[in-house]
Amino acid sequence: MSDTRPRVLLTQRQTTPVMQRIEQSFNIPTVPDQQMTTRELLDAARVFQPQAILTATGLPLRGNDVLLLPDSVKVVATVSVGTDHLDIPALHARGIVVTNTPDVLTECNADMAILLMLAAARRASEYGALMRRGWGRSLAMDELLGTRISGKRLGIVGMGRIGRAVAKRARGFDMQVMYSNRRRLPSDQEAGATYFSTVTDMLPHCDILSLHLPASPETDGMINADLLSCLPRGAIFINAARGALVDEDALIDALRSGQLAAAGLDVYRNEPNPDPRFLELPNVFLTPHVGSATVETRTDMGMMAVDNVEAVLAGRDALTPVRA
Ligand SMILES: O=C(O)C(=O)CO
Repeated sequence: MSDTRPRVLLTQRQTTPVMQRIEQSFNIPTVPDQQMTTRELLDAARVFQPQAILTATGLPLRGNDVLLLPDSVKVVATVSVGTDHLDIPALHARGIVVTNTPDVLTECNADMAILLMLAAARRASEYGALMRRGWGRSLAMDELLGTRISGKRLGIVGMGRIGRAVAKRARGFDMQVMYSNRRRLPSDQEAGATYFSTVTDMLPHCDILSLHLPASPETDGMINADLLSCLPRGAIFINAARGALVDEDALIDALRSGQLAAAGLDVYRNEPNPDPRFLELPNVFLTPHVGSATVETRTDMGMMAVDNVEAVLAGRDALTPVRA
């Protein structure tokens, strides 16, 4: 008997509970172990004629790719909050609903920013490397010292859901929180943080700078040499948002010159092959874009994507549509 369940193409595996739900509800082709490439996705879509595609960051679907999707596709659900890998206007122009997974990853992503902050400030890369080389002798009282983050001035660029969750955690460290954002937040959301209408005005006051805004043509490369030079010498730079926000040549120069004491990076311009110069810098703590990578959060994200697919294919409104 032919399988009449909706056809859904997965560009990669999801967590076990999400896979179980998908396998019960949908007709799916074999799921690859690694995330598909754009070419593989387009080939699989042509053959399978899915009504829905479940995808994620790291798999770009640009204008020309979108034109090659079969007419069967009604919804593209990305298991991510960021949508910069998708050409939203091109998808909408084809009548395809796009959904993402906001909110459910806020806490995890904020945890990641704090992890990067502590790791960068407390020289986790260097300590880890020393342990692996062989510790061998006691460190001198003034050797390999990090920076205390408690009580320091934290500048947050982008005070959306994730920025506010970072601010909440930072208050637990008695940090003095500042933020720059398109608009000032109401005082209950601001929770004592100091507002700056421009990033440039905020930078001279920051011991630590953390980015929490989406990638877009307007924010591309916004953290450049000029802005980095506005930070106090020896500041710490954190990016758990998007690599495209940063001019990486300028970041590397600032880390080499001591303008920045350290950086904690989860995201890069060229993923999954970041600029190799980062690997040579001892004062950078690097992780492979894992801000949402916990069992709980990845399951919540996958379930939300499936809820969206089910809603759209049943003719209902998507729960979390991405608007133009
Ligand atoms: O959901 C996203 O956009 C992410 O980058 C997850 O870390």
